[in-house]
Amino acid sequence: MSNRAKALTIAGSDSGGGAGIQADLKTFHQFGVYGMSAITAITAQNTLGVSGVYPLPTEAVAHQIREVLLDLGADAAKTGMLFDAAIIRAVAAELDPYRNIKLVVDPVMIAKGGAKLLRDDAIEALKKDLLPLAEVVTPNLPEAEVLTGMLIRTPEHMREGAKVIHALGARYVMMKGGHLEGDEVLDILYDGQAFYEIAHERIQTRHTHGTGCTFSAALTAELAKGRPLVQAVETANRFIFEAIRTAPELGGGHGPTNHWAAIE
Ligand SMILES: Nc1ncnc2c1ncn2[C@@H]1O[C@H](COP(=O)(O)OP(=O)(O)OP(=O)(O)O)[C@@H](O)[C@H]1O
Ligand SMILES: Cc1ncc(COP(=O)(O)O)c(N)n1
Repeated sequence: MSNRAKALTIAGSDSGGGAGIQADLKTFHQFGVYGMSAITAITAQNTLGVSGVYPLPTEAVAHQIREVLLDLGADAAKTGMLFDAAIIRAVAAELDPYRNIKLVVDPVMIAKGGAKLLRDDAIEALKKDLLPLAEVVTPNLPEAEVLTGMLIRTPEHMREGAKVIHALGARYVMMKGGHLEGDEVLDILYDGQAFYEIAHERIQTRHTHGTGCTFSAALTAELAKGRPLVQAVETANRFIFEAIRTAPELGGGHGPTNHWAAIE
């Protein structure tokens, strides 16, 4: 047990279990990684949408991270829903001394149904305080638009946007193309010099709740195990494809993906 990889998720709780902390911990477990959590907010939600957001006090978030890292430590960490600027600054301050922990920043902003999971005035803190600490940032297209102020709707836009986001300080930018138009999904990884692209068919389904969380948790788990970044992205990509393809079809809206999906 002592050499099992460990990962920490700093995110919101999704009562429906498809996204947020719940998706992250289930995914860590599926990857054989010991999972730990710091909860930023409690949401009341199901597959039909988010109906309540109850943020925790900033100090409660900082305190959870501090206790975990002082004692258990982590090989990798990820952030999801952070809700406001004060929480972002506190998370950055707690993680700052631990530069050896590989950090995945999933810049969660808006839930599928439109509920705000990050306040507008927190974008600057995300860019200034958190992205410089990130090994990799994983925006979807709407999030990339907010981070860059650019219109990002095509693969060419994605490459241009990745350059702008890279300049904010993350070592790698993983642009997720789930929101692209058309039958193909294209994800683009940028390391500041070269683009690495993964294309695959689009699965026709409404069960895509938590795809971003589950993908970034899989990536975090692979980084915790010490995998090189490109390899970790490839494995996480295959996992989310399989998780969407075999979604358990729960609830009356956007159901969760299959967190028991096969790896590889
Ligand atoms: N319909 C789909 N078919 C195949 N792969 C998909 C589909 N939708 C998303 N993906 C994959 O899932 C991952 C997450 O992409 P997406 O752009 O949906 O993230 P997201 O918008 O942050 O997720 P969320 O919907 O949870 O907010 C990407 O690797 C993407 O390629
Ligand atoms: C607590 C929490 N974190 C993240 C998401 C985003 O997931 P999605 O965009 O799939 O709704 C969510 N709905 N809830």
